[in-house]
Amino acid sequence: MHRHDLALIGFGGVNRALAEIIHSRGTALADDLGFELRVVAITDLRLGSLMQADGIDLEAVFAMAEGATFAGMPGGAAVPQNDFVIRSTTADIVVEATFTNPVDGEPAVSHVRAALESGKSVTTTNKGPVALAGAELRRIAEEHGARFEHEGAVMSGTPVLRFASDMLRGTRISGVEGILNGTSNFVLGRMEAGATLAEAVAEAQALGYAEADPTADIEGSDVQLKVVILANEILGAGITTADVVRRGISAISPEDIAAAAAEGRRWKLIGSAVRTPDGGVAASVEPVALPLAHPLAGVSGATNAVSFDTDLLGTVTVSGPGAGRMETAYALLSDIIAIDAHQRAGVEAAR
Ligand SMILES: NC(=O)c1ccc[n+]([C@@H]2O[C@H](COP(=O)([O-])OP(=O)(O)OC[C@H]3O[C@@H](n4cnc5c(N)ncnc54)[C@H](O)[C@@H]3O)[C@@H](O)[C@H]2O)c1
Ligand SMILES: N[C@@H](CCO)C(=O)O
Repeated sequence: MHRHDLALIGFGGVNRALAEIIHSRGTALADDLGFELRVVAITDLRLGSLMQADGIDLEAVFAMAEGATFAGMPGGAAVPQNDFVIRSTTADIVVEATFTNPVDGEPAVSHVRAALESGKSVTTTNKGPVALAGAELRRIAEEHGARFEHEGAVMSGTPVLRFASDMLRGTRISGVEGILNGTSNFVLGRMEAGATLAEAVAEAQALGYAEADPTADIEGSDVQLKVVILANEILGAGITTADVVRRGISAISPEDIAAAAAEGRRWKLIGSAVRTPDGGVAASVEPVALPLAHPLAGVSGATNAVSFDTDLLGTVTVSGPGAGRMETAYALLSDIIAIDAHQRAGVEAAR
């Protein structure tokens, strides 16, 4: 059976969950997928770097004490030598899951670029590189015969990007609208139940939904990146974050929530991108008090939903987890499966 070796860049909630899936499912996962997975490198801001070409003992990594680093382990160092690891690792797939930087996407853009330039395929859940440098990175991937996969950049493990690109082929999509941030949706629900904004954000952080800086969730910049990704990849819009009008939920008070409830409405943070008659795309992120009968009004907790307006099918809605460590690790696994399928198709075609 063939194998893919992985380098994990960032070892927080999501990449740790991927390592747990690989470790706990072992041969059953390999039998299911038709290939084996092995982690040969890990780098993290807090842990340093670790490279073991014969496969890292994940149990030893999971057992590390709080505050410990990889220094002292064979192939380990106390500092995260990201660029060195990405370029010199024996891994064939680099898994980028460091913090999302909504301003310029760095250093993740550089991580992805370095991996692709050295002929390694990349899977990432990091929205920065996809929204802010997606076109460039796809071009580099193509030039180096590698793949750049990023299903988890929108709606975590719920397959919304591949759904639109693969399953809705042949129908014209004129607009995309939805609830695209798990944290803010969870927070609005908790505030409806009486929690303060700060309490609800702390709960979302503990559950692994929030960004390292949860301002991105609350003020809408996380959704802004996702709207750029949807607009560019599904509508072919070629827009940037500057083209997406943005308002978050921080100004919504308990009184606003009560007033909406009294009118049979519920606040939701809605991201949308819609084709305009002049051939452009209008995109926005803003809180909307939806009537309870609206299909998105019932989407609760960290669940997200996105509706595609199509000419042949009408409106098609996909709903599922929008955040969560394990849910997002599944997105990485689905990307690895896609990379493997693409490579196998290439081998078949070359025969
Ligand atoms: N958690 C979710 O529900 C979710 C869902 C979809 C997408 N994402 C995205 O996935 C990525 C990872 O999310 P997470 O929940 O694991 O975050 P996290 O904060 O738990 O982990 C990020 C890890 O990256 C490390 N890191 C940050 N900058 C680094 C650098 N320059 N070099 C090396 N390591 C670095 C941090 O030390 C941390 O351990 C983020 O970009 C996030 O936006 C997360
Ligand atoms: N912080 C994000 C993670 C998924 O991108 C959210 O809450 O939706």
